[in-house]
Amino acid sequence: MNKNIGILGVPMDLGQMRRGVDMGPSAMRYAGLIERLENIGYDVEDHGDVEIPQREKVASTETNLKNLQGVIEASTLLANGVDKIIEDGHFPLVLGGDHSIAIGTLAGVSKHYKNLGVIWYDAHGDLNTSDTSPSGNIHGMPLAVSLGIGHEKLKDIGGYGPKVKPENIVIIGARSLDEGERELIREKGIKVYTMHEIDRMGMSKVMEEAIEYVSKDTDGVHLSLDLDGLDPAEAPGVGTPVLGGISYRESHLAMEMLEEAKIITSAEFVEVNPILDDKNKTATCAVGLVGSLFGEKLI
Ligand SMILES: NC(=[NH2+])NCCC[C@H](N)C(=O)O
Ligand SMILES: [Mn+2]
Ligand SMILES: [Mn+2]
Repeated sequence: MNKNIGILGVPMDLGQMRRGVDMGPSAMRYAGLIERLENIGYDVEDHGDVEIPQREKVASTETNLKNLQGVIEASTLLANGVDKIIEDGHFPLVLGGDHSIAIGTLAGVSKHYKNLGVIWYDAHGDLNTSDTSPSGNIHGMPLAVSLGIGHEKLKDIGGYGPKVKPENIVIIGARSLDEGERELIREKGIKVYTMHEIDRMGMSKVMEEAIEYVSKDTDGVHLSLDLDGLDPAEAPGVGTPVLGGISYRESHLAMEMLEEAKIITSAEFVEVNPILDDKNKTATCAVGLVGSLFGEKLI
């Protein structure tokens, strides 16, 4: 793995309606993220936080996409920030913030890869469009947007699109999909390991297959890890929890296998909401997973 890490916080909460997820980056820093990476031997540069427009100032009823203008502005800044970190030759590690930030992260990352792979570790597909979304919340749309499906202005962030191809995506941990998302998965043939496959095959086999799938013919792999992919008993501080999730242990194994495979070239950890959390448990869990992803070993 790249020995230099550039951290970028994204205190974004405009992609959904619950307050508090904007404090996710602070909570992960407070849980010891930087020290942890330095102890493993990385050179870490914290670039601070991307500026997010104030919710009250970007409220609009122009479309059914909530806070659209604010998400566009923040995603554009984020894309530029990520782009610069990669240009400097560093590994971009992005801290959320709600999952709508993946629109900006992928806009910054994908510019540097002809054929980017994406691992979407999540209870949800985040494959809605303004037509299929039950909520109008943009955090339920970033994967569709990155495929070039969705609002014109979101798709074009960074000045190009689509950012990823359907055959380069693997979703892990899915257990809550809307009807439109199911259709899109079928239509595009997107690879999904639901909780059923994780139970049946075990995480080890799932990751073995997922790694092989996503690294075939790709020139980089982005990990987008939504903490709600984990079980709410272990990661309670998320805005849209879904019962029956991936365990903390299984998630560690998944991160360790990604580290061993040496395929990950960028990552983001999203949806940590300290207001909904129990003594910073979810941020601590996220930081533990970052440790494993970057090769932390017991002995
Ligand atoms: N990133 C997330 N937590 N997404 C949750 C999305 C929930 C639901 N599918 C929606 O579109 O509103
Ligand atoms: Mn989710
Ligand atoms: Mn998500």
